Amino acid sequence: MANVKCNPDLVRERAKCSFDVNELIHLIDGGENATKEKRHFEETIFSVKELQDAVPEEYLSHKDRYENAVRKATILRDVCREYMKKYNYKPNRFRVGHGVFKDVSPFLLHDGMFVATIIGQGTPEQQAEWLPKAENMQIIGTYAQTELGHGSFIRGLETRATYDPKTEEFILNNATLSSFKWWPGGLGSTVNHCIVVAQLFINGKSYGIQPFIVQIRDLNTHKPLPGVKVGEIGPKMGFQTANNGFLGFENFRIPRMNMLMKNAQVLKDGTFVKGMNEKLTYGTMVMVRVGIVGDCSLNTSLAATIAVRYSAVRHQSKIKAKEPEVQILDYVTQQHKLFIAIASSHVFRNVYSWLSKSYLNVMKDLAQGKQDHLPELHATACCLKAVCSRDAGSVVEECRLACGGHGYMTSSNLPLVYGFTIATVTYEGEQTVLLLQTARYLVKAWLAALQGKVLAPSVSYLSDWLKNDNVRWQNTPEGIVKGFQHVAAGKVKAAYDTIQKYIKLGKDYEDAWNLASVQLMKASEAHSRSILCEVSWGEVIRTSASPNLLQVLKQLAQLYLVYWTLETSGDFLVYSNISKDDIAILREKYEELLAAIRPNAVGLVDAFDLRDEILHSTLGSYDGRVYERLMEEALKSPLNQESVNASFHKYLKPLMEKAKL
Ligand SMILES: CCCCC/C=C\C/C=C\C/C=C\CCC(=O)SCCNC(=O)CCNC(=O)[C@H](O)C(C)(C)COP(=O)(O)OP(=O)(O)OC[C@H]1O[C@@H](n2cnc3c(N)ncnc32)[C@H](O)[C@@H]1OP(=O)(O)O
Ligand SMILES: Cc1cc2nc3c(=O)[nH]c(=O)nc-3n(C[C@H](O)[C@H](O)[C@H](O)COP(=O)(O)OP(=O)(O)OC[C@H]3O[C@@H](n4cnc5c(N)ncnc54)[C@H](O)[C@@H]3O)c2cc1C
Repeated sequence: MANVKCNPDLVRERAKCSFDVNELIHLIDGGENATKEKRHFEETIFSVKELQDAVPEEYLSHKDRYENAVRKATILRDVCREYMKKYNYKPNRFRVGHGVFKDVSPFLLHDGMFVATIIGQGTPEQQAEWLPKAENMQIIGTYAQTELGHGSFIRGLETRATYDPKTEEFILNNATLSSFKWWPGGLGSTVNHCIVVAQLFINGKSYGIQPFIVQIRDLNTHKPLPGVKVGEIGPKMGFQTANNGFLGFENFRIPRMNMLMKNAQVLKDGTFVKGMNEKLTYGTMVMVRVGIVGDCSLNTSLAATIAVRYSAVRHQSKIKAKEPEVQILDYVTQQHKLFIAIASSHVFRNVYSWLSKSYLNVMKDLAQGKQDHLPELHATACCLKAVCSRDAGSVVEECRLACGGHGYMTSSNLPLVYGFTIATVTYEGEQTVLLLQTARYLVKAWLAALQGKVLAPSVSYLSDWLKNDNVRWQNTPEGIVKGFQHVAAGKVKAAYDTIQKYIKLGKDYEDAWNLASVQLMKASEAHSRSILCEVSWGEVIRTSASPNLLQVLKQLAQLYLVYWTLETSGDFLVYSNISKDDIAILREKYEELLAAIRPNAVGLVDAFDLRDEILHSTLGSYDGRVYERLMEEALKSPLNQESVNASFHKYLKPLMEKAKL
């Protein structure tokens, strides 16, 4: 990229960067070798001509766009397969996927959830049967859980799997419209198999929801099998190429062994054998929630790169009347909008890495029959997924708005990035629903703290606070982290007390919970923020890097801490010993941090190492040829391929002529 002829503002920005951009790239990637491998892989993918679109896909019809996405998905699969064989390298398909599809792959659910569920929910025999076929794409699948009537409350799913011991089969039925599966990616026209999550019935008795692997289309003709009604749900706000679909069954039979039986089992005679913990059936969702935190980091870095580079190139208005128009990046308000995006991406990445380790540890424990840490993992993954996805959505939108009118152009790619980022707030567990799951855990932890029990590490601050809630405020990163814990503890206590108050007034527990649920949700958010602050600050101070880079990383991590303290200063005034003077000091600190980060802003986004082919943005390309690219892309509009459009003769001219009469 170094030889590209760049916009002079970007050249100047890069020259004043105080740290080694390559060092940060390697740190993010996990080492110099990892960067080399990543770049070689991406070079290979983006040099495949057939993966490049001649016409921007936004000009295609819904159907053509889908077909083009499937075409590219199959080529990408082949190229990746060859690459993996040749280099023994497991590539990050999600990252290049943004480049290849701009939106999302119709195979997203195959990779993200179908294969993962076979691994997580299948017995060794079931894995041996389906995993090789799924991994080499002999079968293509999705994860079909959500229905028209139920997404959040999965115990309420209506699809039925009734066991017939005579034939040793399950009979699948969707008797009501609300029971139709609705949303699964790839279901519309791509997949031939599904994990169907359905209510198990044996001898008229319900045994809760279980996962079944079901073939829904003929492997040769791709026609829906008899008894299967399947189709696509139509255009959405984003995810246009994900091919989300609907599905219903009528007396559709599948063999007994198609129930994934790693946890619970149905024996030949219809005996139901309970698993170690029925919530293990929800395992794929926990895994994907963890993954989404990592995805939030990538999505945020895409938007930050586009908006920061554009802000370095764009000049508008003046700070001083007699001086030239300034780069908009010099406006402190612009820095306020953008630097939190850079900082958030690093925070999400560090927290993702921490959460993934916890996830893997719990999986190891579960394999040995130990489930003590599962509730903590579930609670942590729920609130982090909810808060990171919501933050990522807000930050991406702020980056888009920070690009003014041009941020509204599809060719900036910011609307598309916003579309797939904001979807993460809803899918894999709607944010409020997940925050309330964490709140259940927090309330239990609070009760345990009141009883003097030892708490799990992520909530041990509740006991500390109970012992001493009168800690002197300190304007240091460690002091701020403590402050976030005080806010979280104070909110958990307040929510708990509110529940107790309603119970004393005669409400039953569930009604009291609902009445206190705004507070519970906020307590859960505060808990999540305290984890984000504690973990990210802890990761940064443990990072081994050159002094120059470490200084910048600390500035970003502090910016995140101070930004969120100021954003939620009302909470700090209520729940901690912060004073108005401390807030004034933090405001000053915030301004200092913005000024300190300013010279490194372009270097910092360069260090996300996102190729132009992944960014897909007229505003964010490495060379900063913003206006040239905007014009080049505009000229690709089909309306610009003719000097006079037929609508002139058909409608406009008659209209004008009528007006003359
Ligand atoms: C790998 C890289 C990935 C990168 C990421 C990028 C892309 C990802 C790829 C694909 C994603 C694309 C599209 C998304 C696809 C989907 O959206 S699939 C559908 C997802 N659906 C949901 O997430 C549904 C959300 N709802 C639920 O999870 C549950 O209904 C609920 C809200 C958790 C409630 O369940 P319920 O059975 O009613 O439980 P209840 O509230 O009664 O709680 C009972 C106890 O169970 C505990 N618990 C609940 N869930 C879990 C769990 N997963 N694990 C462990 N424990 C759990 C809960 O804490 C309660 O415990 P108590 O001790 O009783 O308090
Ligand atoms: C882009 C996209 C892709 C998806 N892909 C898939 C897929 O591949 N497979 C699949 O199975 N599903 C998929 N889904 C579905 C997704 O998982 C659900 O939409 C999601 O879990 C939310 O459920 P819901 O739509 O029923 O929302 P609802 O639960 O109806 O939410 C509506 C409102 O009700 C509130 N609410 C609901 N329950 C409670 C409660 N207990 N307490 C307080 N408030 C509550 C919510 O907070 C929200 O404000 C996808 C969705 C999207 C948007």
